[in-house]
Amino acid sequence: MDEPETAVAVPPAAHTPMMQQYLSVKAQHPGTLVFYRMGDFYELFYGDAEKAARLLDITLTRRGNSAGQPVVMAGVPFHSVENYLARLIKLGESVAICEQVGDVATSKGPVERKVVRVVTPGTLTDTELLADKSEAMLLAVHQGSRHRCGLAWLSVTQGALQLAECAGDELESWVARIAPSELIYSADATAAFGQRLKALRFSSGLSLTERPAFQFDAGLGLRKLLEQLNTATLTAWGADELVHAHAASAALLAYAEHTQGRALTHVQSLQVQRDDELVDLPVTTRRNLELVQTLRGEDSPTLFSLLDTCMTGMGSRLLKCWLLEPRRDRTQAQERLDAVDSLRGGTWQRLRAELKGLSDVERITARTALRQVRPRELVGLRQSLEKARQLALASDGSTALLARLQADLAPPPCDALLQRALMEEPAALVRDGGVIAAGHDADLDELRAIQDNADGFLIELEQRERARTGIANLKVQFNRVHGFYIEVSQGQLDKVPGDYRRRQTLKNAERFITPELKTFEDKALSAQERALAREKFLYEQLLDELQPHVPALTRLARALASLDALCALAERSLTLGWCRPQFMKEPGIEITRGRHPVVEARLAETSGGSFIANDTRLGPKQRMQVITGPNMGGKSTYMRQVAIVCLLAAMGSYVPASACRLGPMDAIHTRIGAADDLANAQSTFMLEMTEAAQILHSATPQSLVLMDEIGRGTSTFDGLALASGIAAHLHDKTQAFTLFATHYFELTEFPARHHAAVNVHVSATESGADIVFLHEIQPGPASRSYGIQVARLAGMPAAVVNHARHALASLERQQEAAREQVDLFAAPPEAVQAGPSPAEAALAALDPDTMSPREALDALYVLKKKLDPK
Ligand SMILES: Nc1ncnc2c1ncn2[C@@H]1O[C@H](COP(=O)(O)OP(=O)(O)OP(=O)(O)O)[C@@H](O)[C@H]1O
Repeated sequence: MDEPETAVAVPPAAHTPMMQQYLSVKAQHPGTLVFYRMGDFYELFYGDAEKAARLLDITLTRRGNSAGQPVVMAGVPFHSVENYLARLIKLGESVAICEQVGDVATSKGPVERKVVRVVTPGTLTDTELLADKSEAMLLAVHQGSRHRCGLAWLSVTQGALQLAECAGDELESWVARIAPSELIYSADATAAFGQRLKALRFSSGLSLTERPAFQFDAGLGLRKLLEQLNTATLTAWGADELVHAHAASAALLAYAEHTQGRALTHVQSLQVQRDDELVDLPVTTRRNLELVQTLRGEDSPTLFSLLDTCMTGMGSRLLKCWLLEPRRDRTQAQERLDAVDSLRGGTWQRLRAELKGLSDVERITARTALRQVRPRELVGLRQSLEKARQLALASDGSTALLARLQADLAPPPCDALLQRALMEEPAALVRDGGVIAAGHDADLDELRAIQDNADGFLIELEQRERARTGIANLKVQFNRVHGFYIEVSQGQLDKVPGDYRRRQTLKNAERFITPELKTFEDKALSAQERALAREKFLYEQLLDELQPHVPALTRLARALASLDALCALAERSLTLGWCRPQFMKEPGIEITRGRHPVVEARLAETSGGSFIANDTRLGPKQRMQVITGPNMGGKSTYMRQVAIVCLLAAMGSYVPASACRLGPMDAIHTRIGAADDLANAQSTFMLEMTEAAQILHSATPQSLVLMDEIGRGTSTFDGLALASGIAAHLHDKTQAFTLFATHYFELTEFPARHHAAVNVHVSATESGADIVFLHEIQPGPASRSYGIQVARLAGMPAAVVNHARHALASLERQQEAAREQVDLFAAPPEAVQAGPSPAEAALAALDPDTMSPREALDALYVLKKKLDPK
């Protein structure tokens, strides 16, 4: 997209009429590859052709001449266009599809063509181009005044518009959470802002599209929003004041409409997201907890892959959204938990049986609104409506949420229409015909009857002509090129009557046409053409009739997806033996026999033994655990499992524990060892400190913080000193619930000086020279470190292990001898001198003018004593 396009440096008038048409289309779509329809191909020209040839590995040719130069072109066959589109979109390109819309037969000059839609990474609607389980999000960002940013985003196939405003420096974390496929921004954004967006593209692979500045207009945005939602004010959504977001919406909607080539009538819901409404899950947390991607970037095994047993793509997409956007307020989670509770009673199995095989009603509905829906998708929709009816009967509505879903499951009355209008198994595309059912339209039935009767007529004609001419092997046939004909073999040509007209000569036969056959041909062929045109018309009419049902279908889709996600949660909770979490008002995390669900599943799969459950108790009096123990002991697993339990509860899921009570939570922060971020040229240590600093700035007493081996990336003293400083800050200032795993033994002294911190350790025992991990969290610090035993387990050569043992022994002796009592946790001097010292206070109280020399001397002694009481 950033590449300059090859300009065609000749006056347009010098081009052939067709190239003039092409160039005028191209001029309206700079930065976009134009697929220009010519017969059975989409052709690309000039710079576009060169780029496509490179990206798609297709042949570049030069054909004909326009404006005195050969036309450089490359083409892809129309029937496999999806495949090429998918590849280009993956590479972040956008494509304008320019179709022939005029009548080939009647047009003088090149047939009229029009861009019918623009396919871009963030506005995909084609089922073939979209992953089942993820959305393509389009995000518009407006750089507002006073370091504010306006955000508006939307998945075209979902039809839900979302708005937010954030501080300028929070933009990156918002973008990471929204995870758009494409981001649009204004052409007049500052250079620095542009750079930040480019950095985002680099780190998350989103595609960036610059749009004209005038489209980011707040007034226009507000008007468009009101129009879209068909309302007079945005007060109900609390979105009246969000002017920067209004500006972003203007650009967002204009761009989405531009790509779809029409208004987005199905976008009728709005949601305003405020950063204090969701449990904050920074990018690092999502990565470290392996929520939707493993640390290696794979889709499984992750928490989501374990959780997602949904029967439909819609269900999976919604479940992912629940997982990544849990709310701080627990009402929603509580409702979901009530629903899961009720479904666990047994209904989940019946409901899932109905959900199985359901079409993607959400996407089909959006494509219906955009008039892009295919006949087979509508047949899928019809079947799904029937299933929805069954689902409504099977679901019990026993909780508030289930009752709401049950009401939304009632399908809109369009299934009779679909049933009547469409064939049971229609052709894939309307243009091929064979889509509209018999009996739906009298005109179409009549035109089809002409075609159907053709077979009978041809047999009858063949018999008649054989009798008339006495040619026993005479055949009446049809082919696409020559139409209808009568074929007579060479040996019989002398019997051919005078009214036969020659059509074609073959090696062994001649083909003829008669006036009667010609009349029939005209009628049959025109009937076929007219039938096709009629089917197209009827299909468009069907789409018109479906439009009023779009809002109800959207609600239905949402209800189906919710039910699917809830059933998956119910199934998981039963299969994996999870419990219902309780929410409490007081701050705290109380988990009894908690497990890490993904590690547990992996152990079960590989028969690597059973998972050892562990308890966690954190509350106002005990906010921090300092966790020690050998490598491989299970520290990281334990810390992550606590975060995962909290997150699952916040989304409204049962949790892997035998009991669980949780207080309010506003964020989960994690700082866990990561690989060097080479792409951003940051060293491991720099990254570690940056992440830690961010946590110290943003965590609150209601946050959960996981710190895994902080300070490891630098020299022992630096690292230890930093680790102790960070621990003290988290304990004294931030007061967040903190799990602090460390290899620095010195830090086990921390709890002695900090009332809300305790030592715990993962247990291990020695069996001969080997170490056995027990994976149990026990009170108190680890008694010793087992680094050398772990190295031995890892297959380190015996000589190295022996060497290390000796070196360790002498290091320990040395340290004992030279151990100087360093007070790691002593508060820094500034903190001590928060007010005047006693000596200073006494000095300030003296009035030298009123004192005798004797009194002055006494005062001096008192002052001296205050400075040094001994
Ligand atoms: N509670 C548990 N029950 C059973 N196995 C466990 C448990 N916890 C951890 N393990 C096993 O031990 C392995 C190592 O755990 P983990 O990575 O948490 O150790 P660690 O103490 O953080 O190690 P290091 O200090 O080297 O990072 C896990 O991959 C898992 O197979």
